[in-house]
Amino acid sequence: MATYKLQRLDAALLGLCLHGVAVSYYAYLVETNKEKDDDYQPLCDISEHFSCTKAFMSEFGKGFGLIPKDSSFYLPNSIFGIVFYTIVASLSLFNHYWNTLLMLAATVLANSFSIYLAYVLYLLKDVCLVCVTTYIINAILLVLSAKKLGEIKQAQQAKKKKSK
Ligand SMILES: C/C(=C\C[C@@]12O[C@]1(C)C(=O)c1ccccc1C2=O)CCC[C@H](C)CCC[C@H](C)CCCC(C)C
Repeated sequence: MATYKLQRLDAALLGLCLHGVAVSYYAYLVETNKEKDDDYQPLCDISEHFSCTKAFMSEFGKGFGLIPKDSSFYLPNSIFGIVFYTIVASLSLFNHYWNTLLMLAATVLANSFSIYLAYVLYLLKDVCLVCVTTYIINAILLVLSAKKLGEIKQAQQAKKKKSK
């Protein structure tokens, strides 16, 4: 049954979003701790070129390096991550066509941010494992949202045929 497939997709989507919130919250904690104490050594700082704080504390760590410093949206990227994954998680709860289309659009947007941020990491000559984890989450979210939209379309077409 299509509904069974949808339920499994929903569970996977929700789980991914919760991981996204958790990883973003971890990034937020690390960034704020590092700001308070320069000697703070988080787990995700492995070496000179495998460092998460190098990315978080860079000029791209707040407002994606795009939002002006005097804006009230000049916040750590991780805050946007927490808000974003919470929105996508709530969108995943409803099996409606427009909801899911919006979710697909949001995940496409997030993946463009991933590409941009990955390029920034390349410029910084840094591998931030926390950041890469969010790129992987975003990529899987995109695939699953597209699958979910396909399932909903199929279910609607099946319904139409029945009523004819
Ligand atoms: C933790 C996270 C991304 C990781 C990271 O950003 C971090 C932490 C960072 O400091 C950094 C520094 C330098 C280079 C790369 C990086 C990153 O890689 C979350 C984004 C998730 C997703 C990519 C955001 C999607 C953005 C929304 C689509 C924009 C709208 C936001 C809404 C609230 C309106």
